[in-house]
Amino acid sequence: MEQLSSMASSTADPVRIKSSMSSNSSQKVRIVGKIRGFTKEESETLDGDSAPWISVRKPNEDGSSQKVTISFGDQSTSHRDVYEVDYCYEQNEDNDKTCDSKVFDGHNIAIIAYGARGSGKTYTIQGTEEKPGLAALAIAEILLMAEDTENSVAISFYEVFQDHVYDLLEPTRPEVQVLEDAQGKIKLKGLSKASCLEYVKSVSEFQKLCFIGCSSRPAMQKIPFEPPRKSHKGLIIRILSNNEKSNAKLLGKITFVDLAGYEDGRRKNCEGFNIGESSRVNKSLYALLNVMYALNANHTHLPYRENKLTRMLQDSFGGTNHVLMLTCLNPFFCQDTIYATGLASRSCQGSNRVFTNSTKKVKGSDTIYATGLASRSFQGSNRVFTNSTKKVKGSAKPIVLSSLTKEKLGIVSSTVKKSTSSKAYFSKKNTISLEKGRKLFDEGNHLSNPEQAKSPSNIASVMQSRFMSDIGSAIVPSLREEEKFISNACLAGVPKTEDVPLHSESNHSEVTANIDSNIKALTYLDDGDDMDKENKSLLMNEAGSPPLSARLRDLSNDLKSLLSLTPIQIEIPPETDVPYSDQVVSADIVELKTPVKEQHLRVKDKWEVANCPSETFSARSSGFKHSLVQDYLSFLNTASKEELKGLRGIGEKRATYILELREESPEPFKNLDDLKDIGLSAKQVKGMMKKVAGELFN
Ligand SMILES: Nc1ncnc2c1ncn2[C@@H]1O[C@H](COP(=O)(O)OP(=O)(O)OP(=O)(O)O)[C@@H](O)[C@H]1O
Repeated sequence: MEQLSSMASSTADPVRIKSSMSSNSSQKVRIVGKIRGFTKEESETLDGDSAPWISVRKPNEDGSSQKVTISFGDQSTSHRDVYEVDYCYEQNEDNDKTCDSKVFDGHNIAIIAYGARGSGKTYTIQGTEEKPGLAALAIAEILLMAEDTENSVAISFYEVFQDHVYDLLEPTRPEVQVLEDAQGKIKLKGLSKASCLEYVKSVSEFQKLCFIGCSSRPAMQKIPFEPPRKSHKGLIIRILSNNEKSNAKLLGKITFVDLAGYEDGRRKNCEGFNIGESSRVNKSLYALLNVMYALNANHTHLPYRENKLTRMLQDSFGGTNHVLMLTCLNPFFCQDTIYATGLASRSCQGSNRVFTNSTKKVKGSDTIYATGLASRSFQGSNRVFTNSTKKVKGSAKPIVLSSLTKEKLGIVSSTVKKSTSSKAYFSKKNTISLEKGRKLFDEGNHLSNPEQAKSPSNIASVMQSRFMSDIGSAIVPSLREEEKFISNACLAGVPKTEDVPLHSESNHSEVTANIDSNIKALTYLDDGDDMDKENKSLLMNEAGSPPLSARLRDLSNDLKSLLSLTPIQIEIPPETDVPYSDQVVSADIVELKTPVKEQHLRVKDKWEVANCPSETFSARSSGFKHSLVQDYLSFLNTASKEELKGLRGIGEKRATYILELREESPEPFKNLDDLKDIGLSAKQVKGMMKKVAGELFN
């Protein structure tokens, strides 16, 4: 086992993160990594000498770094991406050592398992019969406590599939309505609550009820087997307790969420997965991460409304509630794990990080998507990148239309449509209540009342003492700072609990920040593809991609200038044994004999080594063709919907679909074959290119 755990080793290597945020006591969402253990089969086939794929660097004892960092790939490579998280569990740390739960007096907690497919999310939340997951461990504790107290415990179990919510405790799986009452509280209409004492008398019954779909509930026994589908699953455990002192009813709630796996939609599509399903899942994951980011960055706007999942979890976020996001990591190379970690890390802390971006050099990984996605998600925070490659810049373009807004709001990816909606307002009242909520949480550290916390009649207190002493330290068992966090979190709820009314779920407020000015950046001209309009739109958005026609004109000019060149003007480098890639072009030589247009040519370029005009011409023409195709692809990867719609062969439907694909992957089109995803064959595109090129010479 020693050998196995070394596959995902902890290391104290110096990494390329230049500064890290100190732990923030007001942080609402903890982002914690968890490296999946090996399955039996994997253990058997493992090569003991394999280098670890995941490397975890713990905080320095000297206090110079307080964050945990995760990196992937060849650890001997000096350039690799590093992702900050609050903590990371090693592969050999099992569920019982991993995590706790805590129910506060009238406070909510959410434990969310997130990660790529097969990264161990279900194992972490649900577990197996032999190794119960976190939800089962929590229920075991709760059942024990419920025996001693008169508190009532109820569970609900739901599934979010394709933006619809279904009740999993009912055999007919009725749809649940996510509604908001006049006070802005979320109501899950139609979601059943099963009394734990009545239906769940043991952990195994609980597992059967929730995860296998049968139980002593007569109705549940009739549920036919359903194949698993790509959905999020949530378990809500509600605990209603009496506070003896105030005689108030306190409702605590733990929510466990087993998220659907994050995966790159475009790639999976190629492998026969349903892209629509993947796309919806990813959208909801982005929405969730955006909320977490906004919470940790103390944004006034918390974008719950973006997605059904975030709306459902709204009452577990914000105020004095706490969220633990367990980012599950595949122990073997998995590109989606890199993406997922990048996104989670971004949500970890809001701002002010300086990264050296060297993804390009991460060995053995397809870094393009990772860099793109990670850099895209880093945009919202005030991070400074060094060594930003062309790819990084390019990958940021798809969301450049709304990048100003996103930068402000720290958004991973969202539809432009949203941004055009609301006229901004900022409610002072809401701000105050938000601030009050935060203050309450911060002050909780000092106001704790141990007596009250130990009140035997209060299940929350019992939970607190039990969980805290047993598995309670588990959000981060081995890290002092984390223990402090948990204890602060628990105690934060104690002082004023007598005032907490039933259903005092949180003081979450949705405040819309003023984004009006930024929305202007999203405004595009109406249909029409004439150059003037395009160029105007380009001016409106300096960071945007140049209009295709402008690029085509440049290329056409290049080609025309080539036609006007005389053969003797082309400099042919002397023959040499040194490979082209190693040669350095001397600007001096080129300048003497080559026309200005040629100065930027690299030795590698075919036409420069051509030894006759016709070869030069054909080399240059194919270069032109290639360049045209690249521009076309880059246009598809970056243009606005209006621009896309105006492009030959695209139209409204394809434009919408392209935008959807771009939400999945920052650069969905890398070659003509990729256009199959939008129903265009390479032949069709080449035909279009021909027409475009032809028109230029008319
Ligand atoms: N800590 C662990 N030790 C041993 N095996 C594990 C561990 N975690 C997960 N596994 C195994 O790895 C496989 C994948 O785990 P799991 O189904 O939990 O992943 P997942 O992230 O939920 O996948 P999906 O996204 O497809 O739902 C399962 O066979 C599971 O039993």
